[in-house]
Amino acid sequence: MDEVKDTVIGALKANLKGVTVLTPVVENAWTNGRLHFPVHRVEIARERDRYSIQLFSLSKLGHFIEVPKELVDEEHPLLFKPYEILGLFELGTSQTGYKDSSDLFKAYCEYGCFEAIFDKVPNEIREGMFGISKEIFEFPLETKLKNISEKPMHGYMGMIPQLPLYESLCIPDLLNPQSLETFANIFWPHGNHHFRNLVKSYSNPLVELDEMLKRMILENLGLKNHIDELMNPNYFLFRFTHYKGSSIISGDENNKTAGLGGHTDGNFLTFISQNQVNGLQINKNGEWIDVNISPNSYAVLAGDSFKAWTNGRLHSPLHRVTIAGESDRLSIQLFSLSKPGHFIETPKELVDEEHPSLFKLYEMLGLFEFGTSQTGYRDPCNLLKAYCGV
Ligand SMILES: O=C(O)CCC(=O)C(=O)O
Ligand SMILES: [Fe+2]
Repeated sequence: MDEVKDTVIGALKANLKGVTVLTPVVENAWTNGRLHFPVHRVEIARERDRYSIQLFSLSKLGHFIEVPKELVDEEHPLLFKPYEILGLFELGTSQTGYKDSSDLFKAYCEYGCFEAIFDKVPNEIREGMFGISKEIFEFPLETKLKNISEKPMHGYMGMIPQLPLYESLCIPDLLNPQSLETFANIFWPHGNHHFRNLVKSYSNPLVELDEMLKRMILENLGLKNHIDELMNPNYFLFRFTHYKGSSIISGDENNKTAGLGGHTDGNFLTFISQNQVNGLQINKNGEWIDVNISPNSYAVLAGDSFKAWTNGRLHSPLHRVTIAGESDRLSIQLFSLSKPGHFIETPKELVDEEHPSLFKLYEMLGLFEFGTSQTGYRDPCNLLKAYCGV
């Protein structure tokens, strides 16, 4: 049974250093993950009873599900060990199988971060994204500087004396087609369909994952009825980030160079993927933990605004990037925010005598602005409290 537990889909695993892994989409084991079995549920919204009939095709008791060897090769390593369907059913109805979403929630409260194994973004799309990201950063600085915005954190960031390896470009308001077009035109003045399609194919499934996680978090807080408050003002920033590797930087553990200093994100959720060069670290109780993001996974971090909205229930982890070696690191971030002009306000259900209100009402862009100001810059680890702490 323990073996099944390790491999079964939908179950959560605490990986080595406490960062938890979530597989939100149930994969089909026999095809070695090629087919998807979607997570689904039934909601009853009317007074009328609902009857439904299901026909399930299974395999006989005692028969083991085993991936055909033709579906396993270097590019497709074996994902699931042989198991009996009844074993999987048993796990599904056990404590372990049932509590996955509350485990995920607990990890958000404690670590504020997961590694999400999520293969709804096909490998070739991810690879295409990193290919095009490399291309973009090879453009001359004067081209990249055209990615400007009057809003904080909405444009090019780089040429920062304290962070000489770091450079990042931003597509603001990702779901607005005009915004994607404007970004593409900086680099390809005659347009680039391939680029636009790549970005959409990469980000659409993550936008869905963002909603799924928010629903799950609200469910665990007993606040399902507040979902519109989170979803209606939804607004995304998309960043391509480049950390320059250098032969001067040795791979020695003690000689890592700051790629990006310690900070918390100001938004709700951040989805990070990388070319296979590690560097992201999460701080837990003063200790820096390496986050190794694999080719089909994303580090999903909770940001300060989720912490504020939940009146401190969720944790927004301090994180940084260190670079150790010659290889350039490319990472991609999808940040979920709320629209400019929308105020973050904790639902009253989360405030009581035991949980007094921790944060004043604020607008996310105000928090971003504060983060880029002199005062905010001096203490980037305590922005939320300094900006709107009660
Ligand atoms: O590059 C990364 O892995 C993380 C970047 C990051 O933390 C940020 O842009 O806020
Ligand atoms: Fe960050």
